[in-house]
Amino acid sequence: MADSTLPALRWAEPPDGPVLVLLDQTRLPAEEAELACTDVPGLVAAIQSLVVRGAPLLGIAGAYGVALAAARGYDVTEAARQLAEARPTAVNLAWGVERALAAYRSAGGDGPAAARAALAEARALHRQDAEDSERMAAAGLGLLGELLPGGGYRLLTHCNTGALISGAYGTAFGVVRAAHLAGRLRRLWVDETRPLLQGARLTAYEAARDDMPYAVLADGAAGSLFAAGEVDAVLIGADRIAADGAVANKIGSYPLAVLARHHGVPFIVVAPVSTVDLATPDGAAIRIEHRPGHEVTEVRGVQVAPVGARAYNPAFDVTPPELVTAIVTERGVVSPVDHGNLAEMCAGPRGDGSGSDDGMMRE
Ligand SMILES: CSC[C@H](O)[C@@H](O)C(=O)COP(=O)(O)O
Repeated sequence: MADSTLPALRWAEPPDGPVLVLLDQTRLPAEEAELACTDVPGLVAAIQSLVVRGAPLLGIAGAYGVALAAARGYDVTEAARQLAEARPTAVNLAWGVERALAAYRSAGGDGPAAARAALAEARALHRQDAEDSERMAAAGLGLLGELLPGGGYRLLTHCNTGALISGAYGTAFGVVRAAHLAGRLRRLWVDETRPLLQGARLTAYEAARDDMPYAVLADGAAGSLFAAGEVDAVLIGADRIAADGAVANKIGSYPLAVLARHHGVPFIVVAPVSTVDLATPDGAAIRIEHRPGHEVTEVRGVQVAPVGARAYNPAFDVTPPELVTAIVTERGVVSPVDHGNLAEMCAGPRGDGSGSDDGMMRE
């Protein structure tokens, strides 16, 4: 099997100054093209146009953005504000920006040493995400083994949560990959994920690279797939998890949770602890990004609705905690309806297994 890690972003230092090099996800799978960001406005635009995307990677990109601002002589506080506000829903973006800004400030808040501190923090977040993705994969695979004894899983996923959003293997897709490596994946169902087709373009691209038995379906086909008994579990990522366990994720996730509950299928969310936002009390308080209507009225730049058609284009929806079977993080598994466990998991030291023998918290 090909190595499924992809350099979704990398820091480079050519003679004319540091750059953050992004794999341009808007051009996949047709082209594996890179975009070099030499300035903060360019990186903000790349974040907003989804050249770089997905919650964990946005956190990493935000941290490198602060390092870029520092190295290139920007007003770092103002740059950090612009980066953190580039997209509102994925809490990891502001989190990554704040981590690098804090490192910059604690190294004096000015000059080369502070710039180096910001870069070191961005690199540390990048490495940590790679390690976290391995832990999530192991915890998620363990959970699947408990919920679905016997293997031969038919898993449904939505949007893209793999190497393209991670320092290594990703969140939900990392679990799918672990199941595949363990010989337990019978079928990966890939929701196309309208309007921007992160499933059909990006998850299918990653599944093909890993030689997985996958098939793409139109989002509206999911119901018939459940009705036919073809789905054993749904695995998705998250952009923000509120303190009450509500999960904001790519638009179309909530209908899958409703379907999963109706058909008695586990609905599993996989995300790092950095996606949990205890300062947001509940799902209603999560700010949902609304994107331009042309993303709905056009498909890959081709107008499909009547010219002048208006559109409704929220980028995310919120799944209430009672529809979520489990949240898998790098620290183990929690039930989203047990809010105490979620807060306790976030408060614990990294990778400590949060107190149980096998490193997994239980409902
Ligand atoms: C693992 S990244 C968060 C997600 O799970 C992913 O599904 C998602 O919603 C990403 O949204 P995007 O708009 O492509 O940045």
